[in-house]
Amino acid sequence: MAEAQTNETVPVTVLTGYLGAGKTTLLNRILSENHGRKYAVVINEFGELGVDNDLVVDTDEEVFEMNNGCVCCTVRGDLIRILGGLLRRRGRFDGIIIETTGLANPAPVAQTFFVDEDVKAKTRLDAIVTVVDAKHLPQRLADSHEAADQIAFADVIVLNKTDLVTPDELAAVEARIREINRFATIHRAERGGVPIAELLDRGAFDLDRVLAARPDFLEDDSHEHNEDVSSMSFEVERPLDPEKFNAWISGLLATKGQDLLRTKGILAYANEDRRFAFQAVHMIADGGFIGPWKDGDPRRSRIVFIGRDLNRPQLRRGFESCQAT
Ligand SMILES: Nc1nc2c(ncn2[C@@H]2O[C@H](COP(=O)(O)OP(=O)(O)OP(=O)(O)O)[C@@H](O)[C@H]2O)c(=O)[nH]1
Repeated sequence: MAEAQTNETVPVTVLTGYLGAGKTTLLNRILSENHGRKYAVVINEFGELGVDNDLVVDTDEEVFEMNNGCVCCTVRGDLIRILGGLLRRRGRFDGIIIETTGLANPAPVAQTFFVDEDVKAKTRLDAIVTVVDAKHLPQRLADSHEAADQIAFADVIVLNKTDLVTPDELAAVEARIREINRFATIHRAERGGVPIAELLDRGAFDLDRVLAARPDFLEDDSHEHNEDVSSMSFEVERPLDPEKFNAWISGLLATKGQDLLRTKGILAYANEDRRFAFQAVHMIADGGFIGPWKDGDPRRSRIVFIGRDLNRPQLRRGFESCQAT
């Protein structure tokens, strides 16, 4: 039995979608749901200071983080190394999920499963699942090619955040998606609420179809990133005053929200034992307490901004001014 299991290839799901589309929300759903299967998770984060690890629910799943770079280019070697390590322990999980950064082009990630001999022999790319933000997609298609690439390569599309748009807007967004990708299955969703069976173990990735559309898929690994998007992160030592933080961040999002594609923070509030997770996509923000600080982890507040025309000294000063006196 164990022998039979180890001879099988491990299914890999690549979870992609633009910054803030809802990938981590969907991943948390997958990890929390009682489906009786176990997944190893690889997270690739765009930003200097990792916060995504804090935002992924605590499970006994194995979570690996790859920071500082995009999985589709600089850290591909890391991905191959992590996969190699996982595959040596392949009896311990039923599948692997890779969450890419919001700026990743899924094509080079998918290539990894066909060009690296070891990875190719032991895994099978099950599906590229792309999460789309129904509200912000029209803006994204206008200003960044990554969003279109992610849709073009998807086998399964989760059309997320349906609560933020009208039925007419939703129909229009779905029609735009269909213009880019005729084949993918589209699931409309709120907070990633799609039955897990529709996402994992689909056997949906079809190399022949990809090669028909992109004959150079296995050779070409050149791609460009939106150079004007950058990431800045800040950390402060003293606990934050929640009122000061709220006043500062609300003002910032109101004035700079157009340029702030994504904001994420893990915050240490004064007189509070739990971590506060703050998140925003443009002006739409939410937040809440997540579990307590882990033993040995320094109680420092961290915030990451991803966007255009970020003013480092101004952001640093603003964040520092939120510390409690
Ligand atoms: N209103 C609404 N908000 C949502 C929905 N899904 C996710 N969100 C919120 O959108 C924000 C981004 O969600 P994430 O799941 O972190 O998005 P992500 O794609 O992992 O983000 P990055 O990894 O930073 O690219 C969070 O504040 C979520 O709570 C939804 O269906 N409706």
